Amino acid sequence: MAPDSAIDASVLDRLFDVVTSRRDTDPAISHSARLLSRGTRKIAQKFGEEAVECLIEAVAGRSHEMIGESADVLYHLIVMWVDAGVTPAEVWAELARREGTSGIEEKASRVPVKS
Ligand SMILES: N=c1c2ncn([C@@H]3O[C@H](COP(=O)(O)OP(=O)(O)OP(=O)(O)O)[C@@H](O)[C@H]3O)c2ncn1[C@@H]1O[C@H](COP(=O)(O)O)[C@@H](O)[C@H]1O
Repeated sequence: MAPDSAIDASVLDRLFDVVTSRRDTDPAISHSARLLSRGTRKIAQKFGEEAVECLIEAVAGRSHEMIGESADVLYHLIVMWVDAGVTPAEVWAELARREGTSGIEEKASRVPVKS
């Protein structure tokens, strides 16, 4: 377990590095290696299952249970990033780009798609 000072969003960067390092690890000794060896569809399926488990807790109003489920969602999202070649820095940059723009404004500025 990391010391308190290291418990913040940077844990996601560290987790990404660990999962990336598991690409060449024996699937018998690493859950990440096992998932990565099973391919994109399985990885996406696991992410979807974890997301559904998380939303079930949200809808039921079980906020404490949502903590563990949220950690599962983030872990499986990171495995999906590693599989897809997406880096946390790219996602952080996209979030930073959106900072200060209201979602309502952004939606209103979209060019309507012709049907
Ligand atoms: N954060 C996690 C994490 N969250 C959940 N899990 C594992 O995800 C698995 C989910 O179990 P499920 O039964 O839902 O999934 P499954 O075994 O794939 O089963 P099927 O769907 O195939 O039937 C469990 O084995 C959990 O332990 C995680 N495994 C690893 N990590 C992190 O990843 C690091 C590297 O782990 P390894 O790759 O295992 O070395 C660890 O140090 C942790 O920091």
